[in-house]
Amino acid sequence: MSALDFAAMLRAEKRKARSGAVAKPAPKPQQQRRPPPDAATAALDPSTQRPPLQTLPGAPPTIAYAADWISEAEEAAIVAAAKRGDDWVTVRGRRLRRLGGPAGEASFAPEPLPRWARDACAAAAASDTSSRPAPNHVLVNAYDFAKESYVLPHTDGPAYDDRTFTLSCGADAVVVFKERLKTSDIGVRAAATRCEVLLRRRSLLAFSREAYTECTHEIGAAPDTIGLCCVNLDAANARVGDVVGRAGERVSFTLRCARGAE
Ligand SMILES: O=C(O)CCC(=O)C(=O)O
Ligand SMILES: [Fe+2]
Repeated sequence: MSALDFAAMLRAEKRKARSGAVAKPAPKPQQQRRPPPDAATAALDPSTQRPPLQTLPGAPPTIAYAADWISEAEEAAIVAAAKRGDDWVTVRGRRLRRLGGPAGEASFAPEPLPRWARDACAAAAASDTSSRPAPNHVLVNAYDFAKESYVLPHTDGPAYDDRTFTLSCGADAVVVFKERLKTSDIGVRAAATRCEVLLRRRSLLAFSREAYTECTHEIGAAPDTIGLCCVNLDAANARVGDVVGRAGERVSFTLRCARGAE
């Protein structure tokens, strides 16, 4: 190609670009997303009457607990359903699945939940006395208590409405609620413990409002001995001094309502 031809071709290309007439690559055929392997798997019996969530003497009034919220068969079924997923990731201290979309991200749009997760969200909302909508978002946390496995103190943050349900399966654990320190107090003094709740297998915990925004919560790595701060001794059938077995795998389901993008 001569230099002249090339210059003419370049000019023609520039004209085309200015008029927006540059050929665009043909659109790719719509990618068909395969449904997740557990999309249609059921686990909880929707017709079951479940024990109501009850507040706990000595705890902030926005914390409630229900023992034996699901049956042993349902526990096995919901854990097996969650394990069918192929989107587990490993984070510090545990493995997890995030269902319902990228909560907290600017692009968040709710994604459909697998059937077992939808049913758990509907059942949790039905056990709550508030008329808030059912959760639309589920985190599955798998802790291997044979190894060091834990969640550091945190709040669940503004990506969700200020209410969290936790369904515990597989093994017992203790959740510790502490005061949330002001930034100026961090590193200056230790946060005071507000209460501890023994999360028995198959139980449901709910915490909202002040307990959600003004407290942190954590699951420790070490074996737990039930202490005087435990506020559900009766409801969890425990005594001060009991050592909570930390063997095996605990799978917890964190059910929340993710807020849409502002
Ligand atoms: O496993 C638990 O009980 C707590 C998990 C948790 O705090 C969370 O998913 O935000
Ligand atoms: Fe949390």
